[in-house]
Amino acid sequence: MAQIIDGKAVAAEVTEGVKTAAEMLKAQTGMQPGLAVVIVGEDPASKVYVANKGRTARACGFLSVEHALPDDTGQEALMGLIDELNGDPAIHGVLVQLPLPGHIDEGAVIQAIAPDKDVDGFHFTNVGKLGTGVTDSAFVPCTPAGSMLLIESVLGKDLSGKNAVVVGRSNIVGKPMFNLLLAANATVTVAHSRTKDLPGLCRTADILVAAVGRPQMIKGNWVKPGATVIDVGINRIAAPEKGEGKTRLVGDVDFDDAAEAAGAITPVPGGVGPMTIAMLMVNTIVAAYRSAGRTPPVF
Ligand SMILES: Nc1nc2c(c(=O)[nH]1)N[C@@H](CN(C=O)c1ccc(C(=O)N[C@@H](CCC(=O)O)C(=O)O)cc1)CN2
Repeated sequence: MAQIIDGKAVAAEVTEGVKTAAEMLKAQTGMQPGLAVVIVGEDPASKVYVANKGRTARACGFLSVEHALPDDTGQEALMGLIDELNGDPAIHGVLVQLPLPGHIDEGAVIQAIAPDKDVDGFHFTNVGKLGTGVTDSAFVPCTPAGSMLLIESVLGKDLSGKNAVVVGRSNIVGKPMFNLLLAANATVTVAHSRTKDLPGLCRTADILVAAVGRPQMIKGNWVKPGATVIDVGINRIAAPEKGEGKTRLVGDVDFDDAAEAAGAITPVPGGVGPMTIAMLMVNTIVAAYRSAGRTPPVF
């Protein structure tokens, strides 16, 4: 049976480190890190994630500001708010919760965030830095950064000689994951819906990262014996066994089946998800240190 990678525990350690770093910054400069989160509309999952971000930010000692805008907010109003936050000296990190309502140009909104406050790491400047290996001044997207810490907790920092397969090519997870694994010296393949013989390719992976958004797609016989499996998927499915109309969360990996073959595996919930919020705290404290002209601690 595989080692279950406890994302909740690693995330708690990381946030504890962020809290200490925030106390140090305050003692040295009087500065309090500030995080602003903008949410547009009423998506229930997004509301939960935003509330968790605010709660964790406050627990780290940050100033936490939430802007909840109605579903019919226009592009201009949203851009105006981002402009304000970009210029606010009390705010070091700005994040717009995704997805945005369909009438808003998501790409334009992301590019409007000042790169040095882009704690999601989605701005072209940060994407370009990560892609060209300028990782010391880039903000790395939170979910891939958290996934890397979980991989490191099992395999260490140097992945030389390891084959990694990332299933999914999104800008938020698949592509940054590719860059991070490559920077750690893994040999990386990115698979997607048009990949031939996906099960066969997955079986070559010492590190298998699933980020496709398809519940329990990756089966045990797709997993190389002993592999490290990182499940980024968060899918809500019907759970009639819990009662009529009930649901439960599952990943993109068929956990029970894959755990038979894997050496180590993340659960859903309790794996990558909690790391996303912990790494947001890391990016925000780093932004605050940089704005104070101080060298941020390494997490
Ligand atoms: N601007 C952004 N929007 C979105 C991001 C992001 O990184 N930046 N990622 C996701 C949502 N997300 C954070 O925003 C997120 C998703 C899941 C979790 C999490 O802790 N999941 C738990 C389960 C939670 C539950 O019970 O529903 C887990 O996996 O254990 C945290 C953050 C999309 N949008």
